[in-house]
Amino acid sequence: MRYLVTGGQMKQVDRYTIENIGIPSLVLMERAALAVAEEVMKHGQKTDRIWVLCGNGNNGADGVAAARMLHLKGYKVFALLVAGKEKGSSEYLTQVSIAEHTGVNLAGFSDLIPGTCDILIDALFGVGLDREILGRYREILETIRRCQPKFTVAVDIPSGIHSDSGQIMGIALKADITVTFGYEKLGTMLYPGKEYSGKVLVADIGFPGESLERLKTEYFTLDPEDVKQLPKRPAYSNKGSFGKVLVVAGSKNMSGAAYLSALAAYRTGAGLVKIFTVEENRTILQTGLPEAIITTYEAGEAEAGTERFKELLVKQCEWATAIVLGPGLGQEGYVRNLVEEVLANAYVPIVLDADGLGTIASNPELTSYFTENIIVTPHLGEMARLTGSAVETIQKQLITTAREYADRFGITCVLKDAVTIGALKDQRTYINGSGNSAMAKAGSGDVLTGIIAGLLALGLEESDAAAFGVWLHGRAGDMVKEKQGEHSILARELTEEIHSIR
Ligand SMILES: NC(=O)C1=CN([C@@H]2O[C@H](COP(=O)(O)OP(=O)(O)OC[C@H]3O[C@@H](n4cnc5c(N)ncnc54)[C@H](OP(=O)(O)O)[C@@H]3O)[C@@H](O)[C@H]2O)[C@@H](O)CC1
Ligand SMILES: Nc1ncnc2c1ncn2[C@@H]1O[C@H](COP(=O)(O)OP(=O)(O)O)[C@@H](O)[C@H]1O
Ligand SMILES: [K+]
Repeated sequence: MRYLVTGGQMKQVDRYTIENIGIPSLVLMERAALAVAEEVMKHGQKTDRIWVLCGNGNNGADGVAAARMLHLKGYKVFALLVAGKEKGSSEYLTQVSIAEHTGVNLAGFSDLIPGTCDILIDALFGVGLDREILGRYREILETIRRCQPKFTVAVDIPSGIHSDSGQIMGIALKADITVTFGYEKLGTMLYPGKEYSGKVLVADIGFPGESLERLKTEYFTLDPEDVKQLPKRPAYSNKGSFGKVLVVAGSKNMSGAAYLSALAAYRTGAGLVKIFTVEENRTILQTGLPEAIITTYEAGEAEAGTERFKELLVKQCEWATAIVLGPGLGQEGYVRNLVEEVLANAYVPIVLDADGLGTIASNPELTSYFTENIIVTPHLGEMARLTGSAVETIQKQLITTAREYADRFGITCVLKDAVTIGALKDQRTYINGSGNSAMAKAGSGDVLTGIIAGLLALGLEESDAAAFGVWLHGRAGDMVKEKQGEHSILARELTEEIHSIR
């Protein structure tokens, strides 16, 4: 697990380290600049023309210090000081003075003769960017972009990307590599900032752990080594030891969603998976996934809410360790009854997705059944219907949208997008870094429901099952993409990689 921070939290870490621990600001800065200079040296030659674009805050100060280090190593560096000294930070003034004493080639922006830039070090704005970039600074960034640097290294975060939201503040510079300090910022994990950041390298510049721990930051991501935390399969066990997943999914002409969810639950490790679906799907599901138990109902009896239907449904809910509710249910009249009965009668965790969420959006009174063991997994369109906000608005504020929805009902909300957010019921917020656009294909969300339910069945509690489930799903997508390229993946193939991850 790796903590992520907002720009504001990073400033608190800086301040605590400097003021309470006593590591001088310039010492931290020296290590930051060295990390940048080393990265540039890995990618550049001494003959390359290196430009360093420096603002007059501490991000610019990092840039001036990196320019000095490269200059002293014999690189052809040219530091562009685009802001006046008057409002410069004290560290910036110190770095400029050191650079002057060491003979670094410094110039104002008006002295720039547009020409070839082999490597650009972007140190205009870091986590201190707090408003739209307008006027002169916008022109400067446009001029730099026109010079088309061959390789760009961003200092801490690409200039123009907001460190909390990843949004472009009017204009931003794209980087090939971002060398960020201490902890990764939310802004480089979230689109469009993620795309602008290129490869993100986190440089340890000496912040002691307690400088972050005391903030109790709630943002985190998972990396491949975290897979060790998933439960092992004890030798002295039987299929009952690994939980029972009930998949309430599928309708006439839509059996695939139930199949994918059930298959994913098995592949994740559940001991038993039962599909509760309409009678029409019995044969196809039994043939496609003979390992699953199939129990069926008639749409008519569900619609009428007969005693037999209720009894049957209650029995299924009592049997289950975890439930998937919604994939491929469609929008027929009976679906509302079905969703309500499951929500009312299940006392185990429920992964609520797709048409289950559509039913909630059309019948908001059903949210009265929401309890802390509900995990909702909407994509942006479903979230728009649940909240009444526009997709474009949600996309710009994924974290707050997911967080608000989760907190409103005390549930876990997995908001699915190219970067999926898990607003967990324990107040932590998971930002997913795995996955790729090959997964933007029908059925891939159904697989996610099965993975999360599989983890719940193995005994993970809702918050961990949601975060690890999203990560595993994306990781499986990355592995399939490696083998098959990005266009041809089928949703079911995601399930085939789960074994190689664990
Ligand atoms: N010891 C430390 O603290 C360490 C800090 N480190 C480094 O410090 C960075 C943070 O430095 P920072 O806080 O000085 O902010 P920074 O990103 O340079 O920006 C502030 C400047 O930008 C300006 N400005 C903002 N928005 C603007 C806009 N839209 N349009 C125009 N101007 C705008 C703002 O102007 P003002 O608001 O004052 O008018 C001010 O001049 C951090 O990312 C990391 O690189 C590392 O070395 C590790 C140790
Ligand atoms: N560009 C992308 N990068 C990473 N993951 C993606 C991308 N596009 C879609 N996904 C993932 O694929 C899944 C799609 O789910 P969903 O929209 O519910 O599909 P369906 O309803 O067809 O099963 C989500 O988990 C989403 O996060
Ligand atoms: K920068």
